[in-house]
Amino acid sequence: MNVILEAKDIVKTYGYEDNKIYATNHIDLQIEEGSFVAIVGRSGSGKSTLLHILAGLVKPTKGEVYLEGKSLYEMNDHTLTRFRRRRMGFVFQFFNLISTQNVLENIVLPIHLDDGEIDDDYLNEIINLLGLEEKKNSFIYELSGGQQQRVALARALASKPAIIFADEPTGNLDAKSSKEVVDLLKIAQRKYHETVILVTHDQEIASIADRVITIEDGKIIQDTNHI
Ligand SMILES: Nc1ncnc2c1ncn2[C@@H]1O[C@H](COP(=O)(O)OP(=O)(O)OP(=O)(O)O)[C@@H](O)[C@H]1O
Repeated sequence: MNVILEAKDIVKTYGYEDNKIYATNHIDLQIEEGSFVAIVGRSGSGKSTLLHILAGLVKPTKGEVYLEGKSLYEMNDHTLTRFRRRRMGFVFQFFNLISTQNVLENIVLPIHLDDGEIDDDYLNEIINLLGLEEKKNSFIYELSGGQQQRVALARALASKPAIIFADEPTGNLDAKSSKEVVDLLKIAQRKYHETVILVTHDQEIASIADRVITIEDGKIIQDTNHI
């Protein structure tokens, strides 16, 4: 299997001297293409910091991240933003959708921002897959939380990214919608050979991953394969 994402000696500190915190403390990590990886750990253990560093959103104090062999933090901001739009999809706890736009506009936004071409057949396929065909023209505020997260997932998939980063994507959903969203992430992995990295504090959600990485005090304390 190919390694799609590699993190080398990732350190992120906040504060100075006596107040210095190691949010990530010398983390090395390799993620295989097409795998579904859960990052788990207690509140404050460093999960979100690690995910944001892997996704090019927070620059580490030390270390480097390579996606498809390209070093994220050697890129300038403009290049990194474009690379992120093209090669990464994001699903966050608070959906991050634009409420004054309809479902379809939200889904294609990253492609528009990148002046990319829309593959209509593929777009319709994911809209159907995510059960959004009847909601295409609805505004975001007209949707339930579960539906909003399905829009976020459609948006993440629309640009056919190399990898999807999901940070507590079920944190704001009830049990039924949570299961739906996690099942859909799993389907995205299988059907489109997506690599998925999911941060969660919920062990049950983590149990559907192929690999579970446990973080404590900014360090990997366990790394278990489930396949
Ligand atoms: N912007 C920041 N400024 C200062 N400290 C921060 C910042 N972001 C995170 N931290 C600290 O870094 C540590 C790791 O935080 P992080 O949010 O990564 O943990 P987490 O495991 O994702 O927690 P949670 O499950 O509660 O979201 C914590 O001690 C946190 O207080």
